[in-house]
Amino acid sequence: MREIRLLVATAWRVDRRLTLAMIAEPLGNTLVLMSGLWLAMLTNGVLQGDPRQTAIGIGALVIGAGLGWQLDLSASQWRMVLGEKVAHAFDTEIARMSASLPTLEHFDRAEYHDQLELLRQRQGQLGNSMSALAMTVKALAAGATVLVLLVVAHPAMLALVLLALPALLITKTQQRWRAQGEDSSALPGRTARHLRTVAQDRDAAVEIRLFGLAGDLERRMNDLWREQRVPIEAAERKVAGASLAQQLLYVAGVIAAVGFVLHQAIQGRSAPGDVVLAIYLSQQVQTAVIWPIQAVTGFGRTLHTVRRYRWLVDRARTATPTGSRPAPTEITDGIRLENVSFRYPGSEKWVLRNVDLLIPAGSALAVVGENGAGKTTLVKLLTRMYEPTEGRITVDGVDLAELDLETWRARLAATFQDFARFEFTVQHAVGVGDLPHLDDHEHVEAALTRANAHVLPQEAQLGTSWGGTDLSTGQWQKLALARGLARTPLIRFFDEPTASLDAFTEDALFTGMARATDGAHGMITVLVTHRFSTVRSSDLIVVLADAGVAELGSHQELLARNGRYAELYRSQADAFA
Ligand SMILES: Nc1ncnc2c1ncn2[C@@H]1O[C@H](COP(=O)(O)OP(=O)(O)OP(=O)(O)O)[C@@H](O)[C@H]1O
Repeated sequence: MREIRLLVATAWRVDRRLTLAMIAEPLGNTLVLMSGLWLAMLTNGVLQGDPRQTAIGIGALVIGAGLGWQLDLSASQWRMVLGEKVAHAFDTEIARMSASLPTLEHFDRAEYHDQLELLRQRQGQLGNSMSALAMTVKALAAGATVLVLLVVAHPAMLALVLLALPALLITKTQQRWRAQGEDSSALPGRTARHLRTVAQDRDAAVEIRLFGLAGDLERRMNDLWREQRVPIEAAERKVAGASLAQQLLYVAGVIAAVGFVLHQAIQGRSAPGDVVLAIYLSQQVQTAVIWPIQAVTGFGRTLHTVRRYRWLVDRARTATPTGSRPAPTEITDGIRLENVSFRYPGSEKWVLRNVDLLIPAGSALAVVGENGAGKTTLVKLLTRMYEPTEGRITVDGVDLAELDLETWRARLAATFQDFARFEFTVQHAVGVGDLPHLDDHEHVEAALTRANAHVLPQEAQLGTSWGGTDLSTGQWQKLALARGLARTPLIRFFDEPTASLDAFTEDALFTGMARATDGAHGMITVLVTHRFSTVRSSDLIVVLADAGVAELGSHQELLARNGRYAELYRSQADAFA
């Protein structure tokens, strides 16, 4: 019921007039179906020499059937238009909800991927859902009309209705088989989709060619396709067998029922019009009994998809509470990790364990450590892409979890190694880093200058598929850097922001630009890098290892300690000497 409410509410929001017009189709169809009655009246009128009955029969046939047919036809076209509008509403809503889940936790959950994959596969059904609902109402109205006409023809013809019972059972079972088939095809379907994306992915293109992976990818995709089809085809075979049995049973019933009314007429126990009605109904009974059941079943399948959609809606609504306290506009003391432990959802491994760390206001912190040490994870915790599994992170003593997530994120700016390639104009690709200034030419110009990222004029379109220009990885990265510099934040993150740039450029960027606003509002800069030449100029360096803080101090202090940092620093210095 909640699903139907959601459907109607969506359609109503999208187009009230068309939603109301959905009533016209069942109405029109009912009028057309009533023709059997007028036909019977006309037959009786003619045979009994009753001009009044004959005239009513003819008039009702012409007006009722004509009007009904026209209503049915027009409304079915309106239904298609409404279906397209509802599909668009669902598509945009799914994209919006997926993008606005507050944290990244859902990406680590297989359940989310499976649900979303099935939702994507069946997205067309969502668009047709309103149509399916209207068709179901139409089918039910048709069923009810034919039932009434069956009674009029001869109450014994109602025996046909009994055939609906096994049909109902069969269609219910069919629905379950189909759902089971779909569910067990979700994982191979998702994997195949991933491979298709990889095969067409620009970043993977070089390795695919170099390692000659095209054939291997094709084989994997074919295997997965077969694996995905097996449960679906098995379910469809069972469904087809059951449908055939149902049809045979049904046809036998129709023959018996019409034969019975004919027999009654021969015996003089029914009017000739009843025979006409019974023959007319023999064409319609299929519609009356099977169609509503199939429509309801088909609609049930649509509801299955709507249920998945609702799952996403609920998920988006109940996702991590974001806190309500407005984020501060300056940092006076610092950011503190208090006994913070973290492991990714579904993982047993602690990435960080009992970490205590103070990042003083106005400081530049460098985070170093070997691959997988947890540097990016630390950034994700500070940006609240994830919440700590244990412990808390505070800003000037206030738990981050208490802060309103949106305002907190508005105080952050970041540039990541895995940056997004927004194929907009240069102006917008950088401007999205500070939405209120999206179209502010001067503002974006300043960010481009700071990042030394004047790769193209600001109005130039990016991306060849839009008739624009493509950029080298380094140029894309510079734009990402400019985007990260567009906003004046409380914390500025650089997570290996310059992997595609040379060490000299990174050092110049970090020391020259990022720290240019040092101290303003207690702004903190967090730099994650493997380049120790850049790290040197930070106020504070934290070395992560074994899920914790291995060393902490300034460059000089850590060198003097002669520990892990000194070792890593010297090995890099030697390598570049
Ligand atoms: N989404 C995830 N789910 C499960 N484990 C993850 C996830 N992301 C990262 N990890 C694991 O967490 C650990 C820390 O990863 P993180 O990306 O923070 O390392 P890093 O220090 O930034 O490494 P690198 O220098 O290679 O970028 C790694 O062992 C990684 O496998």
